[in-house]
Amino acid sequence: MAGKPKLHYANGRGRMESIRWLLAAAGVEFEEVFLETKEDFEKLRSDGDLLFQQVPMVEIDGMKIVQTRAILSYIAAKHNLYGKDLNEKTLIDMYVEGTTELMGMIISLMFHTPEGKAKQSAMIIDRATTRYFPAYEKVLKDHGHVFLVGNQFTWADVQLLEAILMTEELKSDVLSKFPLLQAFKTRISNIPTIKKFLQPGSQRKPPPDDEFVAKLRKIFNI
Ligand SMILES: N[C@@H](CCC(=O)N[C@@H](CS[C@H](CC=O)c1ccccc1)C(=O)NCC(=O)O)C(=O)O
Repeated sequence: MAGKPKLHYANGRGRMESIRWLLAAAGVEFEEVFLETKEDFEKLRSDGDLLFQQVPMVEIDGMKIVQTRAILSYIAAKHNLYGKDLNEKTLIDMYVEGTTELMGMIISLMFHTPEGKAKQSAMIIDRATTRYFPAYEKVLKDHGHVFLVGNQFTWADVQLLEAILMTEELKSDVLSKFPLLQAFKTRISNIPTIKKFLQPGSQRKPPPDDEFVAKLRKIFNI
C-alpha cells in the first residue's frame, strides 16, 4: 500500500493550493513538507528531486511529479474526477484552464505594490464578472445538471468552487448577478469531502499575508 502523497512547497497557498483542494475533494489524506528557507529549497534541488528546479513537487505512488498541471491531471485521472470519456475530459480541460487563468491573476496579486494591487484587483473583478463567471453560468444553464460536466462532481467543479471563493475574498458580492453559480457554490461546498476541507483546522491555507510573501521572496530569491 503506497504511503500518503507528500506535498513539497512553502506553508501557504501559492501554486500548491489547487493540489490541496483536489486531493481533499478526492478524500485523499496527504502530508506536507514545508520549505522555510532558501537552504530547504536548495536541498530539494541538489537531491535531484525537482526536474525543472521548481516546486510544487508531489511524491505520490513512487513518483516525484512536478508541474502543477501534471500533478493535478494525475490526481484527477487516478480518482475518477476527469470524466467518463474523451469528450468529458476535454470539457474539463477547457473549464479548468479558465479557472486556472482567473486564479493565476489572483495568486499573483500578492507580489504587487498596494496601488498596483488595487488596480489589478479591479481588472480581476472585471474579468471574473464579464468573462469567466458568465461562461460558467452559461455552462450550468445549458448543461442543466448540478455539475459542470456529466452527472457527478469532477476536477472542473472543485476548481470552480476554489476560484469562486478566492474571488469572493476580493469582492464578497461578486456572484450577485450569477444565480446558478450561487446555487453551484452551495451545492459543491456541501459535498462531504469538500465540506470537511472548508472547516477550520483542515490543510486549506489562508489568503497570503505579508509574512508569507516575505518568506516566498526569501526561499525563491525574488
Ligand atoms: N510551471 C510551474 C511553475 C512553478 C513555479 O513557478 N514555481 C516557483 C515557486 S512558486 C512561485 C513562488 C514565487 O516565485 C509562485 C507563487 C505564486 C505565484 C507565482 C509564482 C519556483 O519554484 N521558482 C523557482 C524557479 O523557478 O527557479 C508549475 O506550474 O508548477
